[in-house]
Amino acid sequence: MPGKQPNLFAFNDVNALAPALRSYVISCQNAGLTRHDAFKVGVSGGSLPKTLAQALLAEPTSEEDTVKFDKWEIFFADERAVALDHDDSNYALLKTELLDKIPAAMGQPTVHPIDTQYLSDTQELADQYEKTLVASFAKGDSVKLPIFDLLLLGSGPDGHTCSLFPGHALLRETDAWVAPIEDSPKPPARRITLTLPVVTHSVKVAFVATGAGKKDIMKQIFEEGNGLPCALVNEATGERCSWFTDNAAVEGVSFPRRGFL
Ligand SMILES: O=C1O[C@H](COP(=O)(O)O)[C@@H](O)[C@H](O)[C@H]1O
Repeated sequence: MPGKQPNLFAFNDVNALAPALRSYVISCQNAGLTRHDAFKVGVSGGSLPKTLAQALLAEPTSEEDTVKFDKWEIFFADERAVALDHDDSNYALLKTELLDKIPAAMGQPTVHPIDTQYLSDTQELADQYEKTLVASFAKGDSVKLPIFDLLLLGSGPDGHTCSLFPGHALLRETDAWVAPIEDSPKPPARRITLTLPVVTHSVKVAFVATGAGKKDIMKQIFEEGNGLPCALVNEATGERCSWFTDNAAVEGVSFPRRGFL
């Protein structure tokens, strides 16, 4: 692995995990503000938005502990090719769990959903979303890949992350920033996703994985790797990668835990 190994943090439960996740996200936010006066973050769907909302909507404990949503640019690590109010939409999930609950006083983030006029053509949907990234990250001769300040990811029970699935040809994509997938093993089949080079180029990557249902795949990711997408991210990002887990998700996983300071 490059540099050191990923940071594996394990907490008693989600209530103990959430404040640590908050403090980690705020440190990434503040680093982004120092770098370019904005916080460019990519978020996943699945179980992540609920935990993220618990972390971010808590009362601040100090001046430093402030979420500055008006400086946030939120992108989607992956999205399903459905309308923005569809039950399968990652945007709809984030909106319900987090965006709709942000008090006006906390400022409002700039959110970049997919352009649903291209839903019938996932290649075009991906290309258009890549253009959204290009507009923010200024792709050009000197910018070969976007550099997110933080990607907040989940891990499926099969070891997928974003819409990058084990053994899928998409794992070998080297050119596109955003790619379509028409045969996702997890429904819905039609989606778009950030590609692996984009994910591993992020300044920081944080996974949130909780519950006993993740135990078996966590063992594989951390002990064997097996080319699983989450393991590929671990291997490529090393110490830039942090896992926020609960004890149930990492029971029996032989990998050193770090204390969260
Ligand atoms: O389909 C998806 O699943 C993954 C994992 O979801 P989880 O519920 O097991 O946390 C998610 O990260 C991704 O964004 C989503 O599209």
